[in-house]
Amino acid sequence: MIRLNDLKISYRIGSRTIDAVDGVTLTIPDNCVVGIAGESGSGKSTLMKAIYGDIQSPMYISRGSIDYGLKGVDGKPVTAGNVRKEWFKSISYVPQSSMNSLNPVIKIREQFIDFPGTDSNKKRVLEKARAYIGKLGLPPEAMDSYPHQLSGGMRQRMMIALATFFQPELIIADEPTTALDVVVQKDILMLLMELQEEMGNTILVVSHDMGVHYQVTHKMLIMYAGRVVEYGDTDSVFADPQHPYTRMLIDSLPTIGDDSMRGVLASQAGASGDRAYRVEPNLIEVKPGHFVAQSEGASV
Ligand SMILES: Nc1ncnc2c1ncn2[C@@H]1O[C@H](COP(=O)(O)OP(=O)(O)OP(=O)(O)O)[C@@H](O)[C@H]1O
Repeated sequence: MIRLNDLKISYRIGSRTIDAVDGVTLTIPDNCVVGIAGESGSGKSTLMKAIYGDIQSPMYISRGSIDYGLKGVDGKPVTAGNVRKEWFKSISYVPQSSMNSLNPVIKIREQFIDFPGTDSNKKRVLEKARAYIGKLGLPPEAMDSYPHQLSGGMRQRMMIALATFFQPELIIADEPTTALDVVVQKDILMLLMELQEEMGNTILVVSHDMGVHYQVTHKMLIMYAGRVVEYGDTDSVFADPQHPYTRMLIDSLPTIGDDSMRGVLASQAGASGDRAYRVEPNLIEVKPGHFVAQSEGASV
């Protein structure tokens, strides 16, 4: 179980400070797929990076803390201080574009053994990795390729293979399929979800696509202007959205037989239309496990 305690994450640009995430407090249970949606710039990626422990200037945690509730490979608790040592082993990240994460100048197989602790058993790790990528629908020879020799879909599949190979307890996927065509997108998401079911771990998945959230997530976290406006079981959030911004996201989903494709722009770009909300950081539990922030809606 991961607990975020009044987390505030900022960027310092010269004398200016941007509070990208402001006062997020929530608990993420184990063995669960949590979808994160929200308009562009609402702080989703910043929050994901902070949880992953990828905190680099100008970004910093200005308040609050993260309790990972995880044990590292050495059996010691994972903390904000040592989380980087746990990358790939206990916590991993599937980025939007695998091209930025797979090292372009080394062959894929080297990327599977480029971890502390695999020095002594490289051969065995490679054998296992070859078998593993096969299970994920990749040919064994892909291991001997450079990233640019694989198609975009194969690279993203490879990234998922790398991110799941050590069976981490937490996987963060930040818009893992946006760069891919629709059919490959679906395959990749299904793969991620099958692996989650098998491993029983937790996946946090950022997506602008509410249809994806509806299909694959157990819980939904809706962000707006650096704050969480709604958090709860996906069924409950979709059946009974409490916050006007959540309602707008859900209403913008095209329904079958709806020719007008109402608000597709909003569902895909996360645009908030002509409304702006002032959101309080505290969440109120409106139903068991379904939380909403108090906020005032105002026309821009
Ligand atoms: N490196 C950076 N330096 C300065 N400000 C940043 C940086 N990265 C993000 N921000 C700011 O932090 C805020 C949140 O950005 P973030 O990328 O987390 O939003 P997001 O919800 O993931 O957006 P998107 O859906 O467009 O990816 C925005 O105001 C953004 O401009």
